[in-house]
This record gives sequence, structure tokens and C-alpha cells, in this order.
Amino acid sequence: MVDRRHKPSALATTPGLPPQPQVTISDGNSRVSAVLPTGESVDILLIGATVLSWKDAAGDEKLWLSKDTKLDGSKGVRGGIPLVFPLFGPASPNHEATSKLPQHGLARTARWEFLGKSTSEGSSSSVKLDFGLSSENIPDNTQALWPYKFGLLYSVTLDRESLNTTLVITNDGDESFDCQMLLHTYFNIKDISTVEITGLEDAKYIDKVDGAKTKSEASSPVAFSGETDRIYTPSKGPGHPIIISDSGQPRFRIVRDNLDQVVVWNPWIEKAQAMSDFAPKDGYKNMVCVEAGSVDGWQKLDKGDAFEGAQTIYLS
Ligand SMILES: O=P(O)(O)OC[C@H]1O[C@@H](O)[C@H](O)[C@@H](O)[C@@H]1O
Repeated sequence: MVDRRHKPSALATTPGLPPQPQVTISDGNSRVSAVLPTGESVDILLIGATVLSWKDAAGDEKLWLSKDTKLDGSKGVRGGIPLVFPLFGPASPNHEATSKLPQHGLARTARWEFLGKSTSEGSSSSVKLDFGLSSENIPDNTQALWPYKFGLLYSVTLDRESLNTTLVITNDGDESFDCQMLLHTYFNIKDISTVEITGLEDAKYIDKVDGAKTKSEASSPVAFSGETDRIYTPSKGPGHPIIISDSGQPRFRIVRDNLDQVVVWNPWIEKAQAMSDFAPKDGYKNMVCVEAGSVDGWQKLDKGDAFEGAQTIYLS
């Protein structure tokens, strides 16, 4: 992959130009962060190209991150926005091509490359950061688990009022492959007992807590009173927003592009206790995962094919 690594810049102060977003590479080249002139910021770990932090101008954190998360690639980050590819959930003997992969695939623990930043012309109010991962850049032992030639381009665009994450998957080899993808977003919320999710009314869902039974959502919003792990296929399509309200206030509005499923997950008390990287243990009260993805069945990509999926999260 071509190295277009962006060096820390001082563009913000270039005379005669409007202030530009600042991008820095920090922590011994393990993270990339960007700050808009108005103060909004995003922080991305090169392991997994995982968005770890997204703050508004007042410095309020929008994403939940476990205090005991691993950040060294020994497992996926517990918080932020881990990227799930090419497998969602645990491997299954029913799908042989992905049966050797760890849960949620290989992308979230691989080291990605920072490809550079761009800003929209004349605008100082958004910045796009691009990251790449290809089969050539992963260790041989990981390649052996899923021996296909792929390319991933992941773009994170920070705006004053929103965050967009877009993944483009390409088949760079001769052999077709099946894949799934998911943007596993951990939202920071005040109190799970007051959280309501709208936009999933009347959707069919698979309830993973209840033995993967297929059910239909009632017409009321989704609320939480115990472990929740569901794969929704909303009937209204990706453009219809999913809204997360917290303590009676709409907080986040998620608009999907080309991603037909929405996974809703909260581990609740016992599962949070059982996860060694989940801290504090009562942190389940302050997080909810609402994950846009393509995970019911498989996307088949033939030689040269591409699949693009995205979400934009607006602050409501
Ligand atoms: O512990 P992991 O691998 O990060 O997965 C966390 C959760 O991720 C969710 O997407 C799954 O629906 C859950 O079943 C799973 O428990």
C-alpha cells in the first residue's frame, strides 16, 4: 500500500488561510487525532482503526470506553467503534470459509495504516481521516485463517454535529469471498434504565439471548431491563434514522447507508462481570451498543467487486 502518511501539521496557523482542522499522530505512532477549530475532536487507534473518542466542542465524550480495555491488539477494543470484518459473532462450522476466524473477524485487532487527511474545500468545519488495511499487511498466521486477497478503506469524517464512518471492502484477488461487516459503536449514555431506541418499530429481529429465535419488535421503542443482544433488520430501510434517547432527551440519530442490520447490545450485570476487559463493572449502565452492519447472511464479492457501508451519527 502506498505510504501517504500525514505528518503532524501546523496548518491551523497558515497566514491568509482560514483555520484548518489540526491532525496529530501521537503516542509513538499508535494513534491519530483530529481537532476542529471549534473544539470537536476524534481520536483513532491504529489497532483496528478503532475510534476511541469523539468529543463535542464542550469536551463531552460521545463514546463509551472501558477503563480496562486492551489497546495492544491482543483483543478487540472494549469501547469506541471497533470494526467487525469479515465475520460477525463467533465462527460457525456451517460457514467453512470463516470457520477459523476469531469472534468478529480479523480487522479489529490488525494494525492499520493511516493514509492521510482531507478537508472539504474552503471548509474548516470538517476533516476526513483515511485508514487502510489489506491482506498483504497482515501477519502470515492471520492470513492463514482467512486466505483471501482483500483491501479495506475506512474513512472517519468529523463534522461539527456528526461523525461519519465508511468502510469500503474490495476483493483484490481472483477468488470470490463472503463477508460481513459491522460498525460496533459503543455509545456513552447517562442511564441505561432511561434509554429508548426508536426506528426499530415493527422490525424483525433475531434474539441472541433467547436462543437466536426470530421475533418481531412491538410498535413501542426498545427499552432495557436486562441483557439485550439482538440483530434487527428494520423494515424501513437504512435511510430511516435510529434515535437513541437518554433520560427523555434524544441524544444520537444514526443514519445508515447500505447497511441493512442494526445490532443492539447491552451485557447487563452478569455478562459485564464476566468480561475481564469491562470496567467499571457497573459501566453497563452507561453504555449501549447500537451497531450498523451487514450481518444477516453474507455479501459475496467476486474478483474486483467492492462493497461500501456507512453510518452517520448526528448529535440530536
Ligand atoms: O466480546 P466481543 O467479542 O467484543 O463481543 C461483544 C458483543 O458484540 C455484539 O455485537 C454481539 O452481538 C454480542 O453477542 C457480543 O457479546
